[in-house]
Amino acid sequence: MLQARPGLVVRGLDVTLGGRPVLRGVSLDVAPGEVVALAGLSGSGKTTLLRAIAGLLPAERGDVIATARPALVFQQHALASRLTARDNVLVGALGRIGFWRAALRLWPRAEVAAAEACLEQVGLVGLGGRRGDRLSGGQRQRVAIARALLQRSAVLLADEPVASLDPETAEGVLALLRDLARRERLVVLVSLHQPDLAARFADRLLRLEDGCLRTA
Ligand SMILES: Nc1ncnc2c1ncn2[C@@H]1O[C@H](COP(=O)(O)OP(=O)(O)OP(=O)(O)O)[C@@H](O)[C@H]1O
Repeated sequence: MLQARPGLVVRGLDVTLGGRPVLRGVSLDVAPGEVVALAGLSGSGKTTLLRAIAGLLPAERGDVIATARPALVFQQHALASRLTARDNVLVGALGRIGFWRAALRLWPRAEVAAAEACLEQVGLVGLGGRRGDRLSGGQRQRVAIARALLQRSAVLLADEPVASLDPETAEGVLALLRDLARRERLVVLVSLHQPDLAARFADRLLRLEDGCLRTA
């Protein structure tokens, strides 16, 4: 039996999709305040690993122990284009206020204030009222991070959060994730295609090869 300890611990994770093993015996540890980058060729299993850690995919075998239910920043932001940045962030509070109140946008005042605070944390003061489809790619990515922050999880997973961004904006988003990890003592596990960015912004780099994890 694994003991709960601060941060994120994954042991011997096997995931099979469509009858094919996609992750094989993956084990890793991420400490609070640490940023770990996950690299690997397309199809090596990065998204599958993040989704399995987040509990969105069942594992055949293995354990995931985290100090909190992980919040996942999805690939391609997954924002609602017709909702404002603020309402997109408020989706992060769904677990606390329930689906129907959220669907009717009956957000408690405290949650609206918290959403504004999260927007401020990601450098989007004053943009809360702007619709998702009127934000730039970098701004949308920041909204997606703010939404994950509003979940108030100590474990933040991000799936290629800078894939569609220009180099300068990508650096800004990764610097933000690193600062949040340090300031809030968050566990941050982020999949990245760019080794240069991983080397600059992550404390450690792990590489997935064919569903198996190697220390890069
Ligand atoms: N629902 C599914 N059913 C069957 N196979 C799947 C499913 N989802 C993903 N796969 C397969 O699992 C493998 C890993 O996919 P995954 O999306 O985790 O890779 P990735 O490393 O994130 O790739 P990319 O860098 O292109 O996003 C791939 O071979 C993919 O085809």
